[in-house]
Amino acid sequence: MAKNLKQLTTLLSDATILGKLDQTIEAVAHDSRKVVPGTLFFCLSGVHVDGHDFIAEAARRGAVAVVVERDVSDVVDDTITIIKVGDTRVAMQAIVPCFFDYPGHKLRMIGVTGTNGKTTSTYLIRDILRKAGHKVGLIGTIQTLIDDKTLPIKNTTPDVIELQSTLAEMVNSGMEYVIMEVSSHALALNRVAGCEFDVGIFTNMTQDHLDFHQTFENYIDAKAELFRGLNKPTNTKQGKTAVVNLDDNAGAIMAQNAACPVISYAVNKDGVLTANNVTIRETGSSFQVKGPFGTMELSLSITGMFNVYNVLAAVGAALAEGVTPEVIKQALESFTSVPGRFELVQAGQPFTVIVDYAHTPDGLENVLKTAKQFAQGRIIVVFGCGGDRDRTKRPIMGNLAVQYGDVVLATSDNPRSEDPEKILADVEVGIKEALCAAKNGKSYEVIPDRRQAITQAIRLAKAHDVVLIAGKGHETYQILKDKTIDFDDRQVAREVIKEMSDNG
Ligand SMILES: CC(=O)N[C@H]1[C@@H](OP(=O)(O)OP(=O)(O)OC[C@H]2O[C@@H](n3ccc(=O)[nH]c3=O)[C@H](O)[C@@H]2O)O[C@H](CO)[C@@H](O)[C@@H]1O[C@H](C)C(=O)N[C@@H](C)C(=O)N[C@H](CCC(=O)O)C(=O)O
Ligand SMILES: Nc1ncnc2c1ncn2[C@@H]1O[C@H](COP(=O)(O)OP(=O)(O)OP(=O)(O)O)[C@@H](O)[C@H]1O
Ligand SMILES: N[C@H](CCC[C@H](N)C(=O)O)C(=O)O
Ligand SMILES: [Mg+2]
Repeated sequence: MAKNLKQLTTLLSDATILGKLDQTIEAVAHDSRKVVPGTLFFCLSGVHVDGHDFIAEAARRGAVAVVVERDVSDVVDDTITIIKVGDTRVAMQAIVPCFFDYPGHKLRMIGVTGTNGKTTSTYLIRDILRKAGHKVGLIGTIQTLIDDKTLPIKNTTPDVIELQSTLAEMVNSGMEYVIMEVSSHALALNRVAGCEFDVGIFTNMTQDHLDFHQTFENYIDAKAELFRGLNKPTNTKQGKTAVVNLDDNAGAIMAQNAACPVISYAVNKDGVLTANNVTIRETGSSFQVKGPFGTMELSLSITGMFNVYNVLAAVGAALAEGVTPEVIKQALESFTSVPGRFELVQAGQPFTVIVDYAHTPDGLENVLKTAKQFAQGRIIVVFGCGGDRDRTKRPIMGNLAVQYGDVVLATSDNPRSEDPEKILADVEVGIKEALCAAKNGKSYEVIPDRRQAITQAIRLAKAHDVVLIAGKGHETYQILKDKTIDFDDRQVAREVIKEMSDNG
């Protein structure tokens, strides 16, 4: 991937250069801790720290050139080339895809955006495309997959350097497709610079991330960027499709932003794809999908009305890419589950335990509604809200837990830098409000320690009850102020059930 620095700087329109240009760049980095000899280091001013403060460290590790927004000649000696620009993020977004030889132009790229359902839809599409014989990569919340090889991931959508290097690895490994979650943060911060999406999917739009976007309008507009990108004059590939959920009000906005063919889907309205005769069970669902191909009868291992929408999105993407309805049906019917999404914990107990990643009001409401559809006993909900994230969703989630649950156990979910008790106080506002409006027989407890909360839920559960442990899904950690500890809801639930049955 080595490139000549002079060639890379031709991509910048506003650069002032001090130092040698005719040299080879072996690597790119914006994190000084990742600098190796021959690196071009981008100094980004961040939310927490300013990358310009790490120039000396980058130089010590072997950076040969730095891209900066301010004068740093007093910090570096004249062996390091200084490239001064107006905005280092914009410079990084221009240079990095070129450094990696534009891998996003060599893969067919399917991007999924929306508040909920991104991870689930990407997994469904991956299985369909693989069944159709394609080599597929995936990037999202749980992990990166290159065929069957897994790589760890920090963000749902990685920053431009990690993303472009991963895409380049996918190209080198012979992948034809990448299916990726495109978060609103990634769109707003243009982490997807250099990606050319061929299919853009919109799942839904409900409250989340207002800490970052400030207003719902900004949040919608960030998501719409994925669809605007489908018809850029600079695009290099043919055949773009937008797949949008018309039951969501923002679906029409996404479709308007995409000047390309649209495959709409809906359950409550007319769409190119619709679902009918839906039956929801604890361990699966069945329904018909109607589309231009006729009717497809599906009997699936995944459940919940929300998953009917995820399936419609996946069918839309697969049709856009020319997969036959027969292959789509086969793949969907052999699809088992996504880790931590409505995952049943079965350890011999006489009640149902579900671990789910619902961490937004809409996600929590959907999963509770689904549990209510088949629960024969009470619903016991264990949930919390993340620290350093949208605070306004906390009382709403507290309220919903009481509306749909019988016993509510509010607990911690990655408090991060915040005081767990304060987060829970925000949640409790909504719990109390809903309790006032509720009939009777509902109760709640605030138990900050998540293991204790899960233990209490399992202690209270009787035969036929449903225990829903929401918020962390596949996560195997709890992020506290000063450290991250191992924590897996599924494992903890299994351990507690075993302890209780061992103790009679
Ligand atoms: C708001 C946001 O997206 N922040 C991201 C941003 O952080 P930042 O601007 O605060 O960076 P910073 O930590 O202040 O550091 C500034 C610069 O100094 C550099 N640095 C820092 C330390 C050092 O020793 N040396 C050094 O060079 C950093 O590499 C960086 O270039 O840049 C960092 C590096 O790329 C990201 O890790 C960080 O994401 C944080 C971890 C995050 O949690 N983001 C969440 C909110 C997020 O993006 N979530 C979405 C949402 C998914 C969904 O839909 O639910 C996602 O896509 O994951
Ligand atoms: N289509 C959907 N509509 C509403 N809720 C959904 C939908 N699909 C899944 N959910 C709920 O949201 C949770 C998260 O689902 P999933 O991981 O697929 O979403 P995501 O968009 O990838 O989330 P994240 O923003 O964290 O990456 C699930 O555990 C489920 O409770
Ligand atoms: N992608 C989401 C995940 C939230 C998961 C929940 N467990 C939390 O930590 O709030 C976010 O970063 O907001
Ligand atoms: Mg996800």
